[in-house]
Amino acid sequence: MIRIAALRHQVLAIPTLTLDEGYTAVIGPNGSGKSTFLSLLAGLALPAAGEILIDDRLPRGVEVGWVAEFPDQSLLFTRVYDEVAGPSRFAHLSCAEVERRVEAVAALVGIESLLPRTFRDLSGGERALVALATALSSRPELLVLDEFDSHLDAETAGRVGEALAASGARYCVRCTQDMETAAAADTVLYLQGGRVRHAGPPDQVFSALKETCFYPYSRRVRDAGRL
Ligand SMILES: Nc1ncnc2c1ncn2[C@@H]1O[C@H](COP(=O)(O)OP(=O)(O)OP(=O)(O)O)[C@@H](O)[C@H]1O
Repeated sequence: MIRIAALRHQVLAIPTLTLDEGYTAVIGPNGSGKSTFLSLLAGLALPAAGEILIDDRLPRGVEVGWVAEFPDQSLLFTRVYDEVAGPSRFAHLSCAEVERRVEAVAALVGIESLLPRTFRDLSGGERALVALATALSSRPELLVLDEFDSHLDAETAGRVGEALAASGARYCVRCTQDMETAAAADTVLYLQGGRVRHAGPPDQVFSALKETCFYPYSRRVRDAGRL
């Protein structure tokens, strides 16, 4: 379980919050604190006050996989294979194990054909998939995805959903502007002005957002069919 207590950082103020294992979608208006929240969870930033514990450990004591909104900005290598192999090589795994991990995550995410390519020649969606494979290669307990899906077509997004489910990560916390993706989560967190306004199962949270642009289109269609 992820436990958050008396958390304050920049715009964020979360007195208390717990998140169960599984997929949590973080949604909310621009500037509501979603990326700030994710960077604290991933241990990229330390909170000004308060605490985040992931199974009783600080974020920096947990194996975290992080995918940023713009993967180019955290790119380390030119060749896709080297980028995906990076975390395993930094962990001083054997060459054979590095190769096994690269092949396994490439197959999981469906990027085998991209491995010999140069990262800067890839499309936006392909870059996002490479970044996801790189994050998964360290076999993270917690996977944190910050709007990485904005370039993905519906079919690829569906494949990513399957890869995430099969990844073995106990927690996946994902910020998205795609409410259909959010509706597939176990838990939805709606932030506004740095505060958690709603948290719970998708049905509960979205029923509170019916009059907003955050209400999923599929639910609007479903509701209209019931009239
Ligand atoms: N280093 C910083 N110092 C002070 N304020 C910051 C800092 N970084 C971000 N902010 C502010 O905190 C607020 C929340 O930013 P954040 O990026 O977390 O929002 P977001 O919900 O992810 O937004 P978006 O949907 O636009 O990506 C914004 O008003 C932003 O300007």
